[in-house]
Amino acid sequence: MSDFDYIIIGAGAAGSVLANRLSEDPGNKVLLLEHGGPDTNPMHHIPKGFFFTLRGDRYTYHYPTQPIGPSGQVESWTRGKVLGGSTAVNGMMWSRGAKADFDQLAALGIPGWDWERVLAVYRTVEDHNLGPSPMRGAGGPLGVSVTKNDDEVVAAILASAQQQGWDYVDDVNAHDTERVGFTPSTIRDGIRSSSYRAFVHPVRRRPNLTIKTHTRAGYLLFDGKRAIGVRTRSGSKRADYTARKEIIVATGTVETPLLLERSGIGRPEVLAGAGVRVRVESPHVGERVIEQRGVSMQVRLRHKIGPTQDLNTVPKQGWEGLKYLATRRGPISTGGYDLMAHFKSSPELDRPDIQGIFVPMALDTSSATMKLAEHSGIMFMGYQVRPTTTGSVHLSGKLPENLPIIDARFLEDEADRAATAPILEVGRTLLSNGPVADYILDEEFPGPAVSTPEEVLRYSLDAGGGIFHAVGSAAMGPNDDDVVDPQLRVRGVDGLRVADASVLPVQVSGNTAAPTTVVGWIAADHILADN
Ligand SMILES: Cc1cc2nc3c(=O)[nH]c(=O)nc-3n(C[C@H](O)[C@H](O)[C@H](O)COP(=O)(O)OP(=O)(O)OC[C@H]3O[C@@H](n4cnc5c(N)ncnc54)[C@H](O)[C@@H]3O)c2cc1C
Repeated sequence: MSDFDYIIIGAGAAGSVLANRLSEDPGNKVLLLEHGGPDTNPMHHIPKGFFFTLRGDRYTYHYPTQPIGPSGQVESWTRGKVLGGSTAVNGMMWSRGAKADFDQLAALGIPGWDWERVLAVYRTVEDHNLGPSPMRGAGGPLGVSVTKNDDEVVAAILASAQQQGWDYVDDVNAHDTERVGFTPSTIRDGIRSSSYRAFVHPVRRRPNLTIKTHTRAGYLLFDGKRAIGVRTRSGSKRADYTARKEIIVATGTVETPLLLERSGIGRPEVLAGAGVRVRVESPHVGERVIEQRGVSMQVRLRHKIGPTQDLNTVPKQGWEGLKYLATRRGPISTGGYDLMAHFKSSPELDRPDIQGIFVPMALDTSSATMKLAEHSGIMFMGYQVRPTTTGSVHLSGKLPENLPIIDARFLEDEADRAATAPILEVGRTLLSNGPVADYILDEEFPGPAVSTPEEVLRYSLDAGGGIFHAVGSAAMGPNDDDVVDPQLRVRGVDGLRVADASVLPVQVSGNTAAPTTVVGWIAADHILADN
Protein backbone atom coordinates (compact mmCIF):
# COMPACT_ATOMS: atom_id res chain seq x y z
CA MET A 1 0.00 0.00 0.00
CA SER A 2 1.57 3.36 -0.98
CA ASP A 3 0.13 6.80 -0.44
CA PHE A 4 -0.41 9.48 -3.03
CA ASP A 5 -2.39 12.69 -3.04
CA TYR A 6 -3.97 11.94 -6.40
CA ILE A 7 -4.34 8.78 -8.42
CA ILE A 8 -5.17 9.20 -12.09
CA ILE A 9 -6.31 6.04 -13.85
CA GLY A 10 -5.61 6.08 -17.60
CA ALA A 11 -2.93 8.02 -19.50
CA GLY A 12 -5.05 9.03 -22.50
CA ALA A 13 -6.33 12.35 -23.82
CA ALA A 14 -7.63 13.57 -20.45
CA GLY A 15 -5.47 11.57 -18.02
CA SER A 16 -2.25 12.93 -19.51
CA VAL A 17 -3.39 16.53 -19.09
CA LEU A 18 -4.33 15.80 -15.48
CA ALA A 19 -0.98 14.14 -14.73
CA ASN A 20 0.83 17.23 -15.93
CA ARG A 21 -1.31 19.78 -14.15
CA LEU A 22 -1.78 18.00 -10.83
CA SER A 23 1.95 17.32 -10.51
CA GLU A 24 2.90 20.92 -11.32
CA ASP A 25 2.89 21.68 -7.59
CA PRO A 26 5.81 19.65 -6.12
CA GLY A 27 3.73 19.32 -2.95
CA ASN A 28 1.26 17.02 -4.73
CA LYS A 29 2.25 13.36 -4.98
CA VAL A 30 0.64 11.99 -8.13
CA LEU A 31 0.30 8.43 -9.41
CA LEU A 32 -0.60 7.82 -13.06
CA LEU A 33 -1.76 4.26 -13.74
CA GLU A 34 -1.84 2.94 -17.31
CA HIS A 35 -2.91 -0.51 -18.43
CA GLY A 36 -0.89 -0.31 -21.65
CA GLY A 37 2.85 -0.06 -22.07
CA PRO A 38 5.21 2.74 -23.10
CA ASP A 39 4.94 4.37 -26.53
CA THR A 40 8.42 3.31 -27.60
CA ASN A 41 7.52 1.81 -30.98
CA PRO A 42 8.58 4.34 -33.68
CA MET A 43 5.19 3.71 -35.30
CA HIS A 44 3.62 5.66 -32.43
CA HIS A 45 5.45 8.75 -33.58
CA ILE A 46 5.32 8.46 -37.38
CA PRO A 47 1.86 9.81 -38.25
CA LYS A 48 0.84 7.04 -40.65
CA GLY A 49 2.23 4.48 -38.19
CA PHE A 50 -1.35 3.81 -37.09
CA PHE A 51 -1.62 1.44 -40.06
CA PHE A 52 0.58 -0.83 -37.91
CA THR A 53 -0.21 0.07 -34.28
CA LEU A 54 -3.94 -0.54 -34.76
CA ARG A 55 -3.27 -4.19 -35.64
CA GLY A 56 -3.39 -6.82 -32.93
CA ASP A 57 -3.95 -6.18 -29.24
CA ARG A 58 -0.54 -4.97 -28.10
CA TYR A 59 -1.41 -1.29 -28.27
CA THR A 60 -5.17 -1.43 -28.63
CA TYR A 61 -8.34 -2.91 -27.22
CA HIS A 62 -10.74 -4.31 -29.84
CA TYR A 63 -14.09 -4.75 -28.12
CA PRO A 64 -16.74 -6.73 -30.01
CA THR A 65 -20.15 -5.04 -30.14
CA GLN A 66 -23.56 -6.61 -29.88
CA PRO A 67 -25.02 -7.31 -33.35
CA ILE A 68 -25.53 -4.11 -35.36
CA GLY A 69 -28.14 -3.26 -38.00
CA PRO A 70 -30.44 -5.46 -40.05
CA SER A 71 -27.62 -7.91 -40.84
CA GLY A 72 -26.62 -8.16 -37.22
CA GLN A 73 -22.88 -8.00 -37.80
CA VAL A 74 -20.50 -7.77 -34.88
CA GLU A 75 -18.15 -4.79 -35.13
CA SER A 76 -15.09 -3.85 -33.20
CA TRP A 77 -14.80 -0.72 -31.06
CA THR A 78 -11.13 0.10 -30.93
CA ARG A 79 -9.36 2.11 -28.21
CA GLY A 80 -5.71 2.84 -27.46
CA LYS A 81 -3.94 0.83 -24.75
CA VAL A 82 -0.58 2.56 -24.39
CA LEU A 83 0.78 5.78 -22.88
CA GLY A 84 -1.27 8.43 -24.68
CA GLY A 85 -4.30 6.15 -24.87
CA SER A 86 -6.29 6.53 -28.05
CA THR A 87 -4.36 9.70 -28.95
CA ALA A 88 -1.31 7.49 -29.58
CA VAL A 89 -3.09 5.44 -32.25
CA ASN A 90 -5.87 7.70 -33.55
CA GLY A 91 -6.36 9.54 -36.84
CA MET A 92 -4.97 12.76 -35.26
CA MET A 93 -7.80 14.97 -36.54
CA TRP A 94 -7.99 18.00 -34.28
CA SER A 95 -11.62 18.91 -34.74
CA ARG A 96 -12.52 21.00 -31.74
CA GLY A 97 -16.30 21.26 -31.81
CA ALA A 98 -18.42 24.35 -32.23
CA LYS A 99 -19.21 27.35 -30.07
CA ALA A 100 -22.95 26.69 -30.29
CA ASP A 101 -22.59 23.20 -28.83
CA PHE A 102 -20.45 24.17 -25.86
CA ASP A 103 -22.67 27.20 -25.17
CA GLN A 104 -25.69 24.88 -25.24
CA LEU A 105 -24.30 22.98 -22.22
CA ALA A 106 -25.15 25.92 -19.95
CA ALA A 107 -28.76 25.73 -21.19
CA LEU A 108 -28.71 22.03 -20.23
CA GLY A 109 -27.87 23.09 -16.66
CA ILE A 110 -24.15 22.42 -17.01
CA PRO A 111 -22.33 25.67 -16.21
CA GLY A 112 -18.63 26.25 -16.69
CA TRP A 113 -18.29 24.61 -20.12
CA ASP A 114 -19.19 27.58 -22.33
CA TRP A 115 -17.20 28.41 -25.44
CA GLU A 116 -15.35 31.31 -23.86
CA ARG A 117 -13.82 28.96 -21.29
CA VAL A 118 -13.27 26.13 -23.75
CA LEU A 119 -11.60 28.42 -26.30
CA ALA A 120 -9.29 29.73 -23.57
CA VAL A 121 -8.20 26.13 -22.91
CA TYR A 122 -7.62 25.46 -26.60
CA ARG A 123 -5.57 28.65 -26.89
CA THR A 124 -3.48 27.56 -23.90
CA VAL A 125 -2.76 23.98 -24.97
CA GLU A 126 -2.21 24.48 -28.70
CA ASP A 127 1.08 24.99 -30.46
CA HIS A 128 -0.49 25.65 -33.85
CA ASN A 129 1.66 25.87 -36.96
CA LEU A 130 -0.64 28.62 -38.33
CA GLY A 131 0.38 30.80 -35.41
CA PRO A 132 -1.71 32.45 -32.71
CA SER A 133 -5.01 34.16 -33.44
CA PRO A 134 -8.14 34.97 -31.42
CA MET A 135 -9.31 31.45 -32.38
CA ARG A 136 -6.17 29.37 -31.72
CA GLY A 137 -3.03 29.18 -29.65
CA ALA A 138 0.69 28.88 -30.27
CA GLY A 139 3.49 27.95 -27.88
CA GLY A 140 1.41 25.46 -25.88
CA PRO A 141 2.39 21.83 -25.20
CA LEU A 142 0.28 20.17 -27.92
CA GLY A 143 1.48 20.35 -31.51
CA VAL A 144 -1.29 21.03 -34.04
CA SER A 145 -0.66 21.54 -37.72
CA VAL A 146 -2.52 22.24 -40.91
CA THR A 147 -0.31 20.92 -43.68
CA LYS A 148 -1.17 21.95 -47.21
CA ASN A 149 0.04 19.64 -49.90
CA ASP A 150 0.32 20.12 -53.61
CA ASP A 151 -1.21 16.81 -54.68
CA GLU A 152 -3.14 17.49 -57.89
CA VAL A 153 -6.10 15.32 -56.88
CA VAL A 154 -6.41 17.11 -53.53
CA ALA A 155 -6.36 20.44 -55.39
CA ALA A 156 -9.11 19.14 -57.69
CA ILE A 157 -11.27 18.01 -54.74
CA LEU A 158 -10.85 21.44 -53.17
CA ALA A 159 -11.85 23.18 -56.40
CA SER A 160 -14.94 20.97 -56.80
CA ALA A 161 -15.89 21.57 -53.16
CA GLN A 162 -15.76 25.32 -53.68
CA GLN A 163 -17.84 24.96 -56.82
CA GLN A 164 -20.37 23.18 -54.61
CA GLY A 165 -20.57 26.34 -52.46
CA TRP A 166 -18.34 25.43 -49.54
CA ASP A 167 -15.86 28.06 -48.34
CA TYR A 168 -12.21 27.12 -48.58
CA VAL A 169 -10.71 28.13 -45.23
CA ASP A 170 -7.20 27.95 -43.76
CA ASP A 171 -8.45 26.70 -40.40
CA VAL A 172 -11.69 24.71 -40.35
CA ASN A 173 -11.78 25.05 -36.55
CA ALA A 174 -12.19 28.82 -36.80
CA HIS A 175 -15.57 28.73 -38.59
CA ASP A 176 -19.03 27.17 -38.42
CA THR A 177 -20.09 27.63 -42.06
CA GLU A 178 -20.18 25.05 -44.85
CA ARG A 179 -16.45 24.80 -45.39
CA VAL A 180 -13.49 22.71 -46.48
CA GLY A 181 -9.79 22.92 -45.71
CA PHE A 182 -6.69 20.90 -44.96
CA THR A 183 -7.24 18.79 -41.86
CA PRO A 184 -5.88 20.19 -38.59
CA SER A 185 -3.91 17.34 -37.00
CA THR A 186 -2.07 16.69 -33.76
CA ILE A 187 1.26 16.58 -35.57
CA ARG A 188 4.28 18.79 -34.95
CA ASP A 189 7.11 18.87 -37.51
CA GLY A 190 5.98 15.57 -38.99
CA ILE A 191 5.73 13.76 -35.62
CA ARG A 192 2.53 12.69 -33.85
CA SER A 193 1.79 14.82 -30.80
CA SER A 194 -0.05 12.37 -28.54
CA SER A 195 -1.43 13.59 -25.24
CA TYR A 196 1.26 11.67 -23.36
CA ARG A 197 4.07 13.14 -25.50
CA ALA A 198 2.63 16.65 -25.19
CA PHE A 199 1.71 16.75 -21.53
CA VAL A 200 3.56 14.01 -19.61
CA HIS A 201 6.77 13.07 -21.38
CA PRO A 202 8.37 16.51 -20.85
CA VAL A 203 7.63 16.32 -17.10
CA ARG A 204 7.99 12.57 -16.55
CA ARG A 205 11.01 13.02 -14.27
CA ARG A 206 9.20 15.20 -11.74
CA PRO A 207 10.01 13.53 -8.40
CA ASN A 208 6.39 13.84 -7.29
CA LEU A 209 5.02 12.04 -10.39
CA THR A 210 4.98 8.24 -10.51
CA ILE A 211 3.96 6.54 -13.75
CA LYS A 212 3.10 2.85 -13.68
CA THR A 213 2.56 1.17 -17.04
CA HIS A 214 1.22 -2.36 -17.65
CA THR A 215 -0.90 -1.76 -14.56
CA ARG A 216 -4.63 -2.31 -14.79
CA ALA A 217 -6.98 -0.76 -12.26
CA GLY A 218 -9.40 -3.51 -11.32
CA TYR A 219 -11.49 -1.97 -8.56
CA LEU A 220 -11.89 1.23 -6.59
CA LEU A 221 -11.45 0.89 -2.82
CA PHE A 222 -13.72 2.70 -0.37
CA ASP A 223 -13.87 3.72 3.24
CA GLY A 224 -17.61 4.11 3.69
CA LYS A 225 -18.72 6.53 0.97
CA ARG A 226 -15.21 7.83 0.32
CA ALA A 227 -13.06 6.47 -2.51
CA ILE A 228 -9.65 5.97 -0.98
CA GLY A 229 -7.72 3.71 -3.29
CA VAL A 230 -7.33 1.49 -6.32
CA ARG A 231 -6.72 -2.25 -6.52
CA THR A 232 -4.48 -3.02 -9.47
CA ARG A 233 -2.86 -5.92 -11.24
CA SER A 234 0.40 -5.85 -13.16
CA GLY A 235 1.14 -9.23 -14.68
CA SER A 236 0.70 -11.65 -11.80
CA LYS A 237 1.34 -8.96 -9.15
CA ARG A 238 -1.53 -7.36 -7.27
CA ALA A 239 -1.08 -3.99 -5.56
CA ASP A 240 -3.30 -1.48 -3.79
CA TYR A 241 -2.60 2.27 -3.89
CA THR A 242 -4.28 4.91 -1.79
CA ALA A 243 -5.02 8.56 -2.44
CA ARG A 244 -5.26 11.16 0.31
CA LYS A 245 -7.12 13.71 -1.83
CA GLU A 246 -8.83 12.33 -4.94
CA ILE A 247 -8.98 9.51 -7.46
CA ILE A 248 -9.67 10.46 -11.05
CA VAL A 249 -10.99 7.84 -13.47
CA ALA A 250 -9.81 8.69 -16.99
CA THR A 251 -10.10 5.31 -18.68
CA GLY A 252 -12.35 6.37 -21.57
CA THR A 253 -15.96 5.84 -22.63
CA VAL A 254 -15.75 2.04 -22.69
CA GLU A 255 -13.63 1.24 -19.63
CA THR A 256 -14.90 3.96 -17.27
CA PRO A 257 -18.43 2.58 -16.79
CA LEU A 258 -16.95 -0.91 -16.36
CA LEU A 259 -14.61 0.25 -13.58
CA LEU A 260 -17.44 2.12 -11.86
CA GLU A 261 -19.72 -0.90 -12.16
CA ARG A 262 -17.12 -3.39 -10.91
CA SER A 263 -16.71 -1.07 -7.94
CA GLY A 264 -20.43 -1.09 -7.16
CA ILE A 265 -21.56 2.16 -8.81
CA GLY A 266 -24.27 1.69 -11.42
CA ARG A 267 -27.64 0.25 -12.29
CA PRO A 268 -28.71 -2.31 -9.71
CA GLU A 269 -29.96 -4.85 -12.26
CA VAL A 270 -26.73 -4.64 -14.27
CA LEU A 271 -24.60 -5.04 -11.13
CA ALA A 272 -26.76 -7.92 -9.91
CA GLY A 273 -26.35 -9.67 -13.28
CA ALA A 274 -22.58 -9.55 -12.84
CA GLY A 275 -22.65 -10.52 -9.18
CA VAL A 276 -21.50 -7.10 -7.93
CA ARG A 277 -22.86 -5.62 -4.68
CA VAL A 278 -24.45 -2.18 -5.12
CA ARG A 279 -22.56 0.59 -3.36
CA VAL A 280 -24.24 3.53 -5.10
CA GLU A 281 -27.29 3.27 -7.30
CA SER A 282 -26.48 5.39 -10.36
CA PRO A 283 -28.93 4.60 -13.15
CA HIS A 284 -27.08 6.25 -16.02
CA VAL A 285 -23.67 4.60 -15.63
CA GLY A 286 -22.99 2.95 -19.00
CA GLU A 287 -26.14 4.43 -20.56
CA ARG A 288 -26.50 7.51 -22.84
CA VAL A 289 -23.59 6.47 -25.06
CA ILE A 290 -23.56 8.53 -28.25
CA GLU A 291 -21.39 7.44 -31.17
CA GLN A 292 -21.14 8.81 -34.70
CA ARG A 293 -21.86 6.56 -37.66
CA GLY A 294 -19.94 6.81 -40.90
CA VAL A 295 -20.93 6.34 -44.52
CA SER A 296 -18.02 5.82 -46.90
CA MET A 297 -17.37 5.55 -50.56
CA GLN A 298 -14.33 4.99 -52.73
CA VAL A 299 -13.81 5.96 -56.36
CA ARG A 300 -11.15 4.64 -58.71
CA LEU A 301 -8.94 7.10 -60.59
CA ARG A 302 -8.19 6.84 -64.29
CA HIS A 303 -4.43 6.93 -63.74
CA LYS A 304 -2.00 5.55 -61.19
CA ILE A 305 -1.14 8.80 -59.42
CA GLY A 306 -0.87 10.15 -55.91
CA PRO A 307 0.06 8.75 -52.51
CA THR A 308 -1.43 5.26 -53.05
CA GLN A 309 1.31 4.73 -55.64
CA ASP A 310 3.98 5.95 -53.20
CA LEU A 311 2.96 3.52 -50.47
CA ASN A 312 1.23 0.43 -51.85
CA THR A 313 4.14 -2.01 -51.65
CA VAL A 314 6.59 -2.80 -48.87
CA PRO A 315 9.66 -1.54 -50.83
CA LYS A 316 7.84 1.74 -51.57
CA GLN A 317 6.94 2.09 -47.90
CA GLY A 318 10.61 1.50 -47.04
CA TRP A 319 11.72 4.19 -49.48
CA GLU A 320 9.13 6.67 -48.16
CA GLY A 321 10.27 5.74 -44.65
CA LEU A 322 13.86 6.68 -45.50
CA LYS A 323 12.75 9.95 -47.09
CA TYR A 324 10.62 10.64 -44.01
CA LEU A 325 13.58 10.03 -41.68
CA ALA A 326 15.64 12.53 -43.65
CA THR A 327 12.99 15.23 -44.11
CA ARG A 328 9.98 14.50 -41.82
CA ARG A 329 7.86 15.15 -44.89
CA GLY A 330 5.97 13.15 -47.48
CA PRO A 331 2.80 11.04 -47.33
CA ILE A 332 3.64 9.23 -44.09
CA SER A 333 4.17 12.53 -42.24
CA THR A 334 0.48 13.47 -42.40
CA GLY A 335 -2.73 12.21 -40.80
CA GLY A 336 -5.36 9.87 -42.15
CA TYR A 337 -7.40 12.28 -44.27
CA ASP A 338 -5.96 15.32 -46.09
CA LEU A 339 -9.16 17.35 -46.30
CA MET A 340 -11.92 18.02 -43.81
CA ALA A 341 -15.28 19.52 -44.68
CA HIS A 342 -18.34 20.48 -42.66
CA PHE A 343 -21.61 20.67 -44.54
CA LYS A 344 -25.38 20.57 -44.07
CA SER A 345 -27.46 17.48 -44.66
CA SER A 346 -30.29 19.81 -45.64
CA PRO A 347 -30.20 23.44 -46.90
CA GLU A 348 -32.66 24.74 -44.31
CA LEU A 349 -30.31 23.98 -41.40
CA ASP A 350 -28.61 27.01 -39.87
CA ARG A 351 -25.22 25.32 -39.55
CA PRO A 352 -23.38 22.18 -40.67
CA ASP A 353 -24.33 18.84 -39.15
CA ILE A 354 -22.09 16.54 -41.21
CA GLN A 355 -18.32 16.20 -41.22
CA GLY A 356 -16.80 14.89 -44.43
CA ILE A 357 -13.22 13.74 -44.86
CA PHE A 358 -11.31 13.03 -48.06
CA VAL A 359 -8.03 11.34 -48.87
CA PRO A 360 -6.64 10.67 -52.35
CA MET A 361 -5.95 7.02 -51.56
CA ALA A 362 -7.62 3.70 -52.29
CA LEU A 363 -7.88 0.71 -50.00
CA ASP A 364 -7.64 -2.81 -51.34
CA THR A 365 -11.24 -3.97 -50.91
CA SER A 366 -10.27 -7.65 -51.13
CA SER A 367 -8.01 -7.44 -48.08
CA ALA A 368 -9.29 -8.10 -44.54
CA THR A 369 -6.66 -5.77 -43.05
CA MET A 370 -6.04 -2.11 -43.86
CA LYS A 371 -4.01 -2.40 -47.09
CA LEU A 372 -3.62 -0.02 -50.01
CA ALA A 373 -4.88 -0.93 -53.48
CA GLU A 374 -2.79 -1.31 -56.63
CA HIS A 375 -4.83 1.37 -58.39
CA SER A 376 -5.31 4.96 -57.22
CA GLY A 377 -8.50 6.35 -55.80
CA ILE A 378 -10.24 8.75 -53.46
CA MET A 379 -11.92 7.78 -50.20
CA PHE A 380 -14.68 9.91 -48.77
CA MET A 381 -16.36 9.39 -45.44
CA GLY A 382 -19.15 11.45 -43.94
CA TYR A 383 -20.76 11.30 -40.52
CA GLN A 384 -23.37 13.19 -38.63
CA VAL A 385 -21.54 15.19 -35.97
CA ARG A 386 -24.40 15.57 -33.46
CA PRO A 387 -26.29 12.27 -33.39
CA THR A 388 -28.77 11.76 -30.56
CA THR A 389 -29.38 8.00 -30.57
CA THR A 390 -28.08 6.56 -27.32
CA GLY A 391 -26.55 3.14 -26.76
CA SER A 392 -25.00 1.48 -23.74
CA VAL A 393 -21.80 -0.11 -22.42
CA HIS A 394 -21.98 -2.43 -19.44
CA LEU A 395 -19.92 -5.06 -17.72
CA SER A 396 -20.51 -8.73 -18.44
CA GLY A 397 -18.80 -10.03 -15.32
CA LYS A 398 -16.99 -8.79 -12.27
CA LEU A 399 -13.45 -9.43 -13.50
CA PRO A 400 -11.51 -6.65 -15.26
CA GLU A 401 -10.80 -8.98 -18.19
CA ASN A 402 -14.50 -9.71 -18.83
CA LEU A 403 -15.48 -8.11 -22.15
CA PRO A 404 -17.99 -5.24 -22.11
CA ILE A 405 -21.48 -5.57 -23.53
CA ILE A 406 -21.66 -2.76 -26.11
CA ASP A 407 -25.09 -2.08 -27.54
CA ALA A 408 -24.55 0.70 -30.07
CA ARG A 409 -28.14 1.03 -31.38
CA PHE A 410 -26.96 3.26 -34.26
CA LEU A 411 -29.36 5.48 -36.22
CA GLU A 412 -32.44 4.67 -34.18
CA ASP A 413 -33.53 8.31 -33.83
CA GLU A 414 -35.40 9.62 -36.85
CA ALA A 415 -33.29 12.81 -36.81
CA ASP A 416 -30.11 10.73 -37.15
CA ARG A 417 -31.59 8.82 -40.06
CA ALA A 418 -32.67 12.03 -41.78
CA ALA A 419 -29.19 13.54 -41.42
CA THR A 420 -27.31 10.40 -42.50
CA ALA A 421 -29.38 9.45 -45.57
CA PRO A 422 -28.14 12.31 -47.85
CA ILE A 423 -24.41 11.95 -47.05
CA LEU A 424 -23.54 9.70 -49.97
CA GLU A 425 -25.40 11.91 -52.42
CA VAL A 426 -23.37 14.93 -51.30
CA GLY A 427 -20.12 13.01 -51.76
CA ARG A 428 -21.19 11.74 -55.18
CA THR A 429 -22.29 15.17 -56.38
CA LEU A 430 -18.98 16.68 -55.35
CA LEU A 431 -16.88 13.95 -56.95
CA SER A 432 -18.82 13.93 -60.21
CA ASN A 433 -18.67 17.68 -60.85
CA GLY A 434 -15.95 20.24 -61.39
CA PRO A 435 -12.23 19.54 -61.79
CA VAL A 436 -12.12 16.33 -59.74
CA ALA A 437 -14.62 14.57 -62.03
CA ASP A 438 -11.99 14.41 -64.82
CA TYR A 439 -9.77 12.22 -62.67
CA ILE A 440 -12.39 9.63 -61.78
CA LEU A 441 -12.98 6.37 -63.64
CA ASP A 442 -15.83 4.88 -61.58
CA GLU A 443 -17.25 4.36 -58.11
CA GLU A 444 -15.67 1.29 -56.58
CA PHE A 445 -17.98 1.05 -53.58
CA PRO A 446 -20.79 1.08 -52.69
CA GLY A 447 -21.95 1.62 -56.31
CA PRO A 448 -25.41 2.26 -57.80
CA ALA A 449 -27.13 -0.45 -55.75
CA VAL A 450 -26.95 1.98 -52.82
CA SER A 451 -28.89 5.04 -53.93
CA THR A 452 -32.20 5.64 -52.18
CA PRO A 453 -32.26 7.03 -48.61
CA GLU A 454 -33.34 3.59 -47.32
CA GLU A 455 -30.48 1.91 -49.17
CA VAL A 456 -27.96 4.42 -47.79
CA LEU A 457 -29.18 3.91 -44.23
CA ARG A 458 -29.05 0.16 -44.61
CA TYR A 459 -25.57 0.44 -46.12
CA SER A 460 -24.43 2.66 -43.27
CA LEU A 461 -25.59 0.08 -40.76
CA ASP A 462 -24.27 -2.90 -42.72
CA ALA A 463 -20.97 -1.52 -43.93
CA GLY A 464 -20.44 1.79 -42.17
CA GLY A 465 -18.55 2.06 -38.99
CA GLY A 466 -18.44 3.62 -35.60
CA ILE A 467 -15.85 6.37 -35.69
CA PHE A 468 -14.29 5.57 -32.28
CA HIS A 469 -15.79 8.80 -30.92
CA ALA A 470 -18.30 7.49 -28.37
CA VAL A 471 -19.10 9.76 -25.43
CA GLY A 472 -21.60 9.87 -22.59
CA SER A 473 -21.30 6.64 -20.58
CA ALA A 474 -20.69 8.66 -17.38
CA ALA A 475 -22.29 11.88 -18.59
CA MET A 476 -22.24 15.03 -16.49
CA GLY A 477 -25.48 16.80 -15.75
CA PRO A 478 -27.36 18.89 -13.21
CA ASN A 479 -29.67 16.17 -11.90
CA ASP A 480 -29.23 13.92 -8.88
CA ASP A 481 -29.23 10.85 -11.12
CA ASP A 482 -26.57 12.12 -13.56
CA VAL A 483 -23.38 10.12 -13.05
CA VAL A 484 -21.16 13.15 -12.44
CA ASP A 485 -21.93 16.78 -11.66
CA PRO A 486 -20.64 19.68 -13.78
CA GLN A 487 -17.39 19.64 -11.71
CA LEU A 488 -17.08 15.94 -12.68
CA ARG A 489 -17.53 14.63 -9.11
CA VAL A 490 -19.12 11.17 -9.05
CA ARG A 491 -22.49 11.50 -7.36
CA GLY A 492 -23.07 9.41 -4.25
CA VAL A 493 -19.41 9.12 -3.19
CA ASP A 494 -16.61 11.45 -2.12
CA GLY A 495 -13.09 11.74 -3.40
CA LEU A 496 -13.85 10.42 -6.89
CA ARG A 497 -14.14 12.15 -10.26
CA VAL A 498 -14.42 10.99 -13.83
CA ALA A 499 -12.54 12.99 -16.45
CA ASP A 500 -12.53 11.57 -19.97
CA ALA A 501 -14.75 11.35 -23.06
CA SER A 502 -17.41 9.52 -21.04
CA VAL A 503 -18.48 12.71 -19.22
CA LEU A 504 -19.51 14.56 -22.39
CA PRO A 505 -23.32 14.48 -22.44
CA VAL A 506 -23.60 15.37 -26.14
CA GLN A 507 -21.42 15.33 -29.21
CA VAL A 508 -20.09 18.83 -29.75
CA SER A 509 -19.82 18.83 -33.58
CA GLY A 510 -16.23 17.74 -33.62
CA ASN A 511 -14.15 14.68 -33.07
CA THR A 512 -13.44 13.72 -29.48
CA ALA A 513 -9.70 14.04 -28.80
CA ALA A 514 -9.89 17.84 -28.63
CA PRO A 515 -12.97 18.13 -26.39
CA THR A 516 -11.57 15.39 -24.13
CA THR A 517 -8.32 17.34 -23.76
CA VAL A 518 -10.49 20.22 -22.55
CA VAL A 519 -12.23 17.85 -20.12
CA GLY A 520 -8.82 16.98 -18.62
CA TRP A 521 -7.90 20.64 -18.31
CA ILE A 522 -11.16 21.81 -16.73
CA ALA A 523 -11.12 18.80 -14.38
CA ALA A 524 -7.65 19.85 -13.21
CA ASP A 525 -8.93 23.41 -12.59
CA HIS A 526 -11.69 22.06 -10.34
CA ILE A 527 -9.49 19.57 -8.51
CA LEU A 528 -6.81 22.16 -7.79
CA ALA A 529 -9.40 24.72 -6.68
CA ASP A 530 -11.11 22.23 -4.33
CA ASN A 531 -7.96 20.96 -2.66
C1 LIG B 1 -8.58 4.31 -34.11
C2 LIG B 1 -9.05 5.60 -33.53
C3 LIG B 1 -9.08 6.73 -34.34
C4 LIG B 1 -9.52 7.94 -33.80
N1 LIG B 1 -9.38 9.08 -34.54
C5 LIG B 1 -9.62 10.27 -33.96
C6 LIG B 1 -9.31 11.48 -34.63
O1 LIG B 1 -8.76 11.48 -35.73
N2 LIG B 1 -9.61 12.65 -34.01
C7 LIG B 1 -10.19 12.69 -32.77
O2 LIG B 1 -10.46 13.77 -32.26
N3 LIG B 1 -10.47 11.56 -32.11
C8 LIG B 1 -10.16 10.37 -32.65
N4 LIG B 1 -10.36 9.23 -31.94
C9 LIG B 1 -10.98 9.34 -30.61
C10 LIG B 1 -10.09 9.96 -29.54
O3 LIG B 1 -8.75 9.55 -29.66
C11 LIG B 1 -10.66 9.58 -28.19
O4 LIG B 1 -11.99 10.01 -28.11
C12 LIG B 1 -9.92 10.20 -27.02
O5 LIG B 1 -8.58 9.80 -27.01
C13 LIG B 1 -10.60 9.79 -25.72
O6 LIG B 1 -9.84 10.17 -24.65
P1 LIG B 1 -10.01 9.50 -23.23
O7 LIG B 1 -9.11 10.20 -22.31
O8 LIG B 1 -11.46 9.44 -22.93
O9 LIG B 1 -9.57 7.97 -23.43
P2 LIG B 1 -8.28 7.34 -24.09
O10 LIG B 1 -7.51 8.36 -24.84
O11 LIG B 1 -8.73 6.15 -24.84
O12 LIG B 1 -7.40 6.91 -22.82
C14 LIG B 1 -7.83 5.96 -21.88
C15 LIG B 1 -6.60 5.29 -21.30
O13 LIG B 1 -6.99 4.54 -20.15
C16 LIG B 1 -6.29 3.30 -20.14
N5 LIG B 1 -7.08 2.36 -19.34
C17 LIG B 1 -8.29 1.84 -19.65
N6 LIG B 1 -8.71 1.04 -18.65
C18 LIG B 1 -7.75 1.06 -17.72
C19 LIG B 1 -7.61 0.44 -16.43
N7 LIG B 1 -8.59 -0.33 -15.92
N8 LIG B 1 -6.49 0.66 -15.72
C20 LIG B 1 -5.51 1.47 -16.20
N9 LIG B 1 -5.58 2.08 -17.41
C21 LIG B 1 -6.70 1.89 -18.15
C22 LIG B 1 -6.21 2.93 -21.60
O14 LIG B 1 -5.21 1.96 -21.82
C23 LIG B 1 -5.94 4.28 -22.25
O15 LIG B 1 -4.56 4.54 -22.29
C24 LIG B 1 -9.95 8.00 -32.44
C25 LIG B 1 -9.92 6.87 -31.64
C26 LIG B 1 -9.47 5.67 -32.17
C27 LIG B 1 -9.41 4.47 -31.27
